[in-house]
Amino acid sequence: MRFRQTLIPTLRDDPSDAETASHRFMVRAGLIRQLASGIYTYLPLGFRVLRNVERIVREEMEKAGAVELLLPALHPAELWQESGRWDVYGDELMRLKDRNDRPFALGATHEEAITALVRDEVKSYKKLPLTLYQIQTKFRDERRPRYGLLRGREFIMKDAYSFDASQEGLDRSYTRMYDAYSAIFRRCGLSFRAIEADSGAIGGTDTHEFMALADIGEDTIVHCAHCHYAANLELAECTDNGNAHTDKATMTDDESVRQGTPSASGSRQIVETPDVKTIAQLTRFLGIGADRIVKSIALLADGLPVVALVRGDRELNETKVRRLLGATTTELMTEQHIAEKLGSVPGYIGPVGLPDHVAVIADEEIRGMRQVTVGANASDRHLVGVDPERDFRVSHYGDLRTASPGDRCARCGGELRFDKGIEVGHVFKLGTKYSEAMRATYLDDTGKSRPYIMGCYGIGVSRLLSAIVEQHHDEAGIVWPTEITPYRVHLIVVQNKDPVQKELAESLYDGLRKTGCEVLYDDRDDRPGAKFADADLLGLPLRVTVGKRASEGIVECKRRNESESFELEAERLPDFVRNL
Ligand SMILES: O=C(C[C@@H]1CCCCN1)Cn1cnc2cc(Cl)c(F)cc2c1=O
Ligand SMILES: [Mg+2]
Repeated sequence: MRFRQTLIPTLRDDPSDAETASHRFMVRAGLIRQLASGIYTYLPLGFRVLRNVERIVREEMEKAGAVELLLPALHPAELWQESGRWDVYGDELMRLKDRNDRPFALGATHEEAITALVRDEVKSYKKLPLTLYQIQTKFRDERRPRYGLLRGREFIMKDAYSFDASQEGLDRSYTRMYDAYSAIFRRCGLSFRAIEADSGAIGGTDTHEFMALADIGEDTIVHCAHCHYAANLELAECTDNGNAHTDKATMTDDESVRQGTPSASGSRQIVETPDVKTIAQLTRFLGIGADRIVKSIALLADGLPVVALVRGDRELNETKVRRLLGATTTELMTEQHIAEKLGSVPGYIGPVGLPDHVAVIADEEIRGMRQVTVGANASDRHLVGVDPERDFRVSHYGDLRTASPGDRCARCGGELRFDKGIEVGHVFKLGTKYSEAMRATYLDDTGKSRPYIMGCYGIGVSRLLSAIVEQHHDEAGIVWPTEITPYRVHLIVVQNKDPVQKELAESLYDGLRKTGCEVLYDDRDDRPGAKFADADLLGLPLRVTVGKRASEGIVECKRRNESESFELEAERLPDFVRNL
């Protein structure tokens, strides 16, 4: 492809709204341009990379036995009403009316559409298992689109859906997709981890996220240095790290006297703590460690009042609260809720003396604690010398805290490591959640009608481009992995006006293309320096320069991921490139 013929509007300076390397370089290298917030054009170079990624996805989906189709992006509201999700998703689901004022949604995902199709077309167990997939534009009206293609409002997803007649069948479909994802991300040159994840509103049982390792990633990956345990921080398991507080052994009498609390078996007392609301203030005011305090967080779980307890130096994990209670949503109580439902005051909430209809749940670490300090459910007051089992009831104990550095692996006791990641894939075992909701059934071998057992599997294809650039760039620009680079060779002629250089460059361009090599030929009249800078920015694997030694039939070559260049006889180039 000749530079003059295509459209690669490179920029010398960083765009002001780009906060991450991939966003900066993808705009500067002329791969994407923003049409509106979270909505992007793929320019010719960006589109070639997109098609290369899609080619890899299709090849691996094919190997995994999945069949490609294309579902509509425009869904009648009735479909989403059938599954009950029309009202579950709020502003994020983009909705519109057609000319007859009938409500539609722009597809944010396609469980409903695919289940309706299979319900109509697949009636017998003989047609199962079946895994269908598409590569389709999705629409989600994100509150804060950011980082270019990383979080867009219109984006490209490969979404696959498997239909099985048994749990074992789903396990097989899931494993095949899981393995296909590993192959896809490996071929895209990504360093990634598959981690245990939370299935969120979509429901289902097992689910794994595929995380591309990147410091700007929004997710935190917890993984063990010794065993294979790896999970999203939102549900990574915690243990008591073998150092559970068994207070009888730790609190000496003189220590308890100093802290103004009665000795180990003392009764609780109210302490005036004027305007002491946070854990930090409380530790200073009482001169005690945060691990001697029990923090009470007031929540509404599916609208019901809950007070969750964690040690003062821990963070409550709301995903774990939802899982413990089997709740779909949790939200922090407002000051008004705290007054009305708990009869308490923000900053002074505690588990002692709460109304009976309030469920109190506690992290496992609370179980062994004694003589702790808690809010007194009254302004400017705390209770000291409180014993969990003696002074308040806990309806459920569970692993409710967020893992933190220094915690040990819940599986093997090894050291936990924390990394940031970009979610590029997510696979779910859905079970019958959608097929039951939409009465999508097949007749089994006894003639009995049963709901399909489903799985769903997503890859953020457009997001993948950004994740790859995040992992493959240097200070000068992008460094494309060979399987997805938009072109293989970046051919530069130093002096366009020099007939010898021009002639050799033209013949090389033709020669390379004849061997099927994809060449981007910079035949512009620009200064050599500008051409070299663009070559670094665009990141093609091999730069070939036709310059002053053209008269001797010699060209200069340089790999993008190497600093040294080397010389080569021009006629050997086609062979050399073939073996790149
Ligand atoms: O998309 C999934 C699950 C899987 C992921 C793999 C491919 C198939 N879907 C989860 N999810 C996320 N955000 C959403 C946003 C909106 Cl506005 C919506 F209406 C629905 C969803 C939604 O369902
Ligand atoms: Mg996810």
